[in-house]
Amino acid sequence: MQAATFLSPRRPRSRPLKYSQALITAEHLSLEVAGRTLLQDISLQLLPRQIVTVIGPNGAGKTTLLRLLLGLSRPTGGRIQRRPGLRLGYMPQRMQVDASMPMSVTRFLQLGQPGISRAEADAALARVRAEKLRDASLADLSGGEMQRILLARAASRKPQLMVLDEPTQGVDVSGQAEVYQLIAALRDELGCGVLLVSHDLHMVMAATDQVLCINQHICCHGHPEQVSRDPAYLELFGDKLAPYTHQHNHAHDLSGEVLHHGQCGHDHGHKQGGAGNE
Ligand SMILES: Nc1ncnc2c1ncn2[C@@H]1O[C@H](COP(=O)(O)OP(=O)(O)OP(=O)(O)O)[C@@H](O)[C@H]1O
Repeated sequence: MQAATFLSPRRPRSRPLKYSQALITAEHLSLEVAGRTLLQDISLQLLPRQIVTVIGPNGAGKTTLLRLLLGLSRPTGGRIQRRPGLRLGYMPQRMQVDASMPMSVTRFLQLGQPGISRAEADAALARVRAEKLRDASLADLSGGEMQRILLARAASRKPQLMVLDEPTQGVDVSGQAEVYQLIAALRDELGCGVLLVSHDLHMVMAATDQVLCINQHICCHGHPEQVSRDPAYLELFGDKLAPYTHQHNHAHDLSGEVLHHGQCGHDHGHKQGGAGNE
């Protein structure tokens, strides 16, 4: 299998890149908002059939990076090259559903994706082994079921690149490994590239080809085992044997946009355990 390429931040700007294979190439990306640097000098290349995981502490800019790569917001520096006509599937962070809003799973899969037939929605559900949920109400789904439906939605258009923002958020330990197996199976079936955000390198290790560890800038990158031993990774995450507390202080809508308090109507704080005990 071909290795995903990460471009060194110190790479000379003048040397041309090979764009032919890449789904997305980003060079020296930076983003400043109201004088605050959210991302700085991020370069990477995403290739077909590769699973690339972005890790980093809360507020590191993981979702912000995904949104730049998806074209949902624009960098203030650097440039992004997407393969022309690139088909993308995006799974935002776990959604909170208003229980007073009745909507079936099938209707949700069709929402904002005109042209998706009932048969295609059924096929998308079958891919994540959730056929039984086709007529269920969105508000009645468990956390794990909701993540499966969001995954089905991301895969429903047979994307060339799936971008998954914390796909196991709200899923219990036994369900998490299954979600990552599903992602790997989708990659094999669709032949797509996958870019995902995770808080737990050890959980995704088996299903990841490359890891990009960021904290506004790239701290380290490479194969999972290599990153897990990197001093920059260890400084951020320790040895990951200690329980890791994830206090997520903001929520996102379907496009990953940060929701301000009052827009989502729930408590954003939640906790996850560390590797092996999440
Ligand atoms: N449009 C915006 N305007 C101003 N600040 C923003 C905007 N979008 C994100 N931020 C801020 O940028 C920082 C990075 O947010 P982001 O959601 O990318 O972090 P993250 O690494 O995904 O965090 P988490 O692990 O908590 O999900 C946060 O402090 C966030 O509040």
